[in-house]
Amino acid sequence: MNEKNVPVVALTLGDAAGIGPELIARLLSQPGITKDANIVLVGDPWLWQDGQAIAKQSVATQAVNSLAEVRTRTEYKLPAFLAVDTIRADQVQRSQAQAACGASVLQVLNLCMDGAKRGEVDAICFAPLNKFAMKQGGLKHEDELHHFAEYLGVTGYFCEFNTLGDLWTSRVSSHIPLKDAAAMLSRERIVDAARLIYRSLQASGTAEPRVAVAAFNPHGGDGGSCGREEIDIIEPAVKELRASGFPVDGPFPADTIFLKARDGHKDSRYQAIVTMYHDQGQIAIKLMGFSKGVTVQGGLPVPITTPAHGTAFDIAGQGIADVNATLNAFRIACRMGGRLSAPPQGA
Ligand SMILES: NC(=O)C1=CN([C@@H]2O[C@H](COP(=O)(O)OP(=O)(O)OC[C@H]3O[C@@H](n4cnc5c(N)ncnc54)[C@H](O)[C@@H]3O)[C@@H](O)[C@H]2O)C=CC1
Ligand SMILES: NCC(=O)COP(=O)(O)O
Repeated sequence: MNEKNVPVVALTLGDAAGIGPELIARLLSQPGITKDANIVLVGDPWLWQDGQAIAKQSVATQAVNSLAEVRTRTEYKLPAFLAVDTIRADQVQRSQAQAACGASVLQVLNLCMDGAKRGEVDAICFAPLNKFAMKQGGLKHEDELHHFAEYLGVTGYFCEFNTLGDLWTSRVSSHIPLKDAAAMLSRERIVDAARLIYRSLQASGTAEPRVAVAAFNPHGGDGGSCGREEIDIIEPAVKELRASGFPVDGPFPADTIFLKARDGHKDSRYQAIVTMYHDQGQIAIKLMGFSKGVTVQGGLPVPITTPAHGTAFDIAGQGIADVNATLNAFRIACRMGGRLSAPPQGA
């Protein structure tokens, strides 16, 4: 951070065929957007122009030649712009998953992470990427988070947090086929997912987060008659967490657990829910606030955030994409980048 304690936040345009570039143009047109961060946008100049044209916005930026230069700026009312050359306009067909777009996203994100490793970037906020395009373009992992973790040398537990205001969720399994989710459940992973979200919420400003753990089977397994994962795996994990002093309750049936977080009295409400698989949390969070949700890439040494929605190929290029989730993702990146010099690693 600079002398004013303002974090350097790197922004990226996301998948060139999706809504990312137009969202970033909208984001950077918000009044006061540079108040809490020394922003550097990293992207291909033609794509940035394209995003502004779709959003019908013209955003002034200050050209920089490297990420290192960003922190040395004494004035950061204008976002810095670091031009890269990762993809040509004639390689992109809007609203299609393409290898060139995926490879471009990987290249830009790697560059931002390199900056973070050198201490030049305090947080990264990326516009939506497309996992299928990235896999075609060279992503070796099931998702970008596994790539980030490997690239940044993470050895502890990591998982996505999906957040909606002060309610955060963590996951025991993520971007895998649903038929494999049961096999991913283990006492250790549940303990790690709970500890990680507890510590991350604390690090981002919630003093005493209360954590609820979801069951896996319908009605929490109905006493073992409808699946034994609760009895054999989840309850022992909750017991272990409580024995080590973590304020964790559960397992609670997954179809009502979010009501405890949404409707509970302010002193009894849960701020975090540990979910057992991707859609268990995402359906609830997206129903509660689709246009506000943020994904925080949990357990990394640099805060990385992104809107919870994706590339929205069905509306890309129309200039109608809602910017609020991107705005929230940016705000969380500013908050975490400003607060954490060394965010919680693993569990
Ligand atoms: N932040 C990120 O990088 C994320 C990336 N993804 C990726 O995006 C790709 C597409 O995923 P889908 O499941 O189709 O979800 P999606 O979020 O891209 O689209 C689902 C529906 O929501 C609408 N929608 C999404 N964002 C919107 C916005 N800002 N304003 C208005 N409407 C919006 C779309 O038009 C579509 O009808 C996948 O490859 C997925 O992995 C998914 C979630 C987050
Ligand atoms: N790219 C971030 C991302 O995909 C997170 O969203 P989700 O798939 O975890 O819902």
